[in-house]
Amino acid sequence: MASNGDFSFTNGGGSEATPPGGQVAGKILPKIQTHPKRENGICHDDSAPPVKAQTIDQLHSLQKKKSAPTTPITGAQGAFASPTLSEEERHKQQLQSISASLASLTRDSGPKLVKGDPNRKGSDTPKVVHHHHHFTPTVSISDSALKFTHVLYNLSPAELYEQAIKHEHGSFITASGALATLSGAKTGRSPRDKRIVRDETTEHDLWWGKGSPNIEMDEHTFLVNRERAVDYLNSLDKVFVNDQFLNWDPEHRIKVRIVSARAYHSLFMHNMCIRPTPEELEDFGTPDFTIYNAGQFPCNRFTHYMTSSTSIDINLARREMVILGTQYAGEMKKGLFGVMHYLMPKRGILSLHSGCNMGKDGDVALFFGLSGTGKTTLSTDHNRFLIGDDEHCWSDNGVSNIEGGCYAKCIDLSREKEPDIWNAIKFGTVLENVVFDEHTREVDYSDKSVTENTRASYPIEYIPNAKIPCVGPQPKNVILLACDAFGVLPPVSKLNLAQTMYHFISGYTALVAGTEDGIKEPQATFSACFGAAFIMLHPTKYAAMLAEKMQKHGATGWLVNTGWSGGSYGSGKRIKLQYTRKIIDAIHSGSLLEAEYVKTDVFGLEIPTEVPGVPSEILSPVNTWEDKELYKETLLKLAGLFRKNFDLFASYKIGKDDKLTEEILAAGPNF
Ligand SMILES: Nc1ncnc2c1ncn2[C@@H]1O[C@H](COP(=O)(O)OP(=O)(O)OP(=O)(O)O)[C@@H](O)[C@H]1O
Ligand SMILES: O=C([O-])CC(=O)C(=O)O
Ligand SMILES: [Ca+2]
Ligand SMILES: [Mn+2]
Repeated sequence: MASNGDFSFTNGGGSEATPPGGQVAGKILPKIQTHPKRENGICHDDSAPPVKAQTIDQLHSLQKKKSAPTTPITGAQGAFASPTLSEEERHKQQLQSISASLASLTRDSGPKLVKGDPNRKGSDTPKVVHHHHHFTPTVSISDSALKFTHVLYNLSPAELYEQAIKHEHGSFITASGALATLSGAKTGRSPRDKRIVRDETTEHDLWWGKGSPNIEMDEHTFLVNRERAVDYLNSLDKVFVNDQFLNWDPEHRIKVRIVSARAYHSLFMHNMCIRPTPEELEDFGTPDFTIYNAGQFPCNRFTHYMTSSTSIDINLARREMVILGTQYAGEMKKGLFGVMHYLMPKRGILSLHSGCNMGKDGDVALFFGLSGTGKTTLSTDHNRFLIGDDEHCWSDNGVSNIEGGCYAKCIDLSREKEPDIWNAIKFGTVLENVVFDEHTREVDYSDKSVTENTRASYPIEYIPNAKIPCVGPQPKNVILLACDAFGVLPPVSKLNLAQTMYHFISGYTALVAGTEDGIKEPQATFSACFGAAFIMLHPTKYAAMLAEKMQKHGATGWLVNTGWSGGSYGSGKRIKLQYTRKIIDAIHSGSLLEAEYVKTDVFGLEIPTEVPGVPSEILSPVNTWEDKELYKETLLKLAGLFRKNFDLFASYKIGKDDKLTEEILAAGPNF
């Protein structure tokens, strides 16, 4: 028996055992031929030539090749571009620009920036850039000025995946390749914590007071929060910086810089903003607008105006936005949208909370609607070109998407009903707050454990028939979507211009409040221009522009109820997506214009008697209600809510047209 000391794997346990091809006690055994020479002369040698590396580190260095040079050698223009600039010099200038963004406004120096990943040794020789104001400080240098902050600049999705998975809890790759993340305690926007600096300019330009989304703050408080965010970001080992564009209309493109602390935020904005080409990036220069996203860090409630630990602050004069106390990525997207709602109308361009697509013959449709009413679902249409799903500009050139990506709701997403969105959820897509199987990583889209507002953010080219560049000619149809949980609005009605304006200014939808069990009363929401949370000017300013453009280009308005039929929430049912799609098809094709119409009581809406593919009996809501009394009561209740809401706007003139203003006031419900 072998003792522990001379244990061996041989069956006999003794030294007489002979390993194959081995040598025992001086006796030489014949060598075993592993690759006998075949008769046909072919020798199957599977040994590859050896790698050209002496060490593991060298081997690893072979794996990655340097990205192609990103500076055009000639013909370049702009702040950074110069044919004589060395690559090193260009990098330095880029870092200097970022350093200026991240500089404290109170200290004379800092931060010290290094490009690259703090966790990656070797490869990058640190290029340190130190921000100096006007003089070099001699005393009062702070610890923050001594430390390094690494800048991860415009990383690729693959690099951001690695950062997220290595360093951010709750980041996983799903079975289809998307990056599943958690947005933290906040899983939706915080409109009550969004503030705009009120100064001499914005005091006059912006809409303040009752009904306005613009909650004021002063310049000083903004700077306090900005400093808090900048200090937080500079205290980290690394920050992510995205330099990107907004608006596909080249004449009105805006350069944005997003500084954030999470790979999730960087990938989200990579997807949502327009991605610059390497050449465009070299020419980037100074951004037109900068976001400081310090969402992991709360605001200080001792600071003036702060009513919670969340604060989203916009300073139009400084062209900056600060985020504290919320990691919900939609804040960045919609914060920039707010900025566009200020900048674009100043140039005579209408900014719109709408989806947009185009038919094969170039007919463009806009889809307005509040959150969850169907902008993304209905603009993503396999038979049409997608221009964008959420934010657009309408100018004399036509329409242009503001963004470079889509942000789809994914609660109850199904492959059958929304195949294009389903297939877009792949490598590169950010999946927020979804629940998945811990082993297979298959996502359960019906699971609301984290939130009902689960979302997918993907680049627009993930939709197969996206129209790139995302621009189109003048719109032909303006479709107003309302998800009417009261179930009294018709599935579709044709609107005249005054009615279109009335419903645009009202911005109605009714969703069901709360996600707890038990039947809840529908909750009417009125949000001017279908996006009161994002507009900056008085709603009548946008309305006047819309009326002018619709008139000029002969666009037709439609009201489509994507909500309930056959009763309110609880007794009725949501209109089948399949039917809504048929209705939308009939609008696009122009056939619905030719239909026969009847006018409804109270709202005075023109409803078609027939739509191909839709049961005719559902076209008039009263037909679908068993209890006709209850229908009438509910209809009047909703009409009352419309009237009460419109009081806010009753004393305003829409543009220069007195007649249109009167018509709009008369276009509301009559009862
Ligand atoms: N008849 C219907 N028409 C449209 N959408 C429907 C219908 N029935 C159910 N839905 C569902 O309603 C949701 C519509 O959400 P969608 O993402 O299109 O909203 P949105 O208007 O783009 O909102 P947001 O501005 O928040 O992105 C989808 O989940 C869709 O599947
Ligand atoms: O901004 C968001 O969080 C989602 C969205 O599109 C909206 O609410 O309109
Ligand atoms: Ca959407
Ligand atoms: Mn939206």
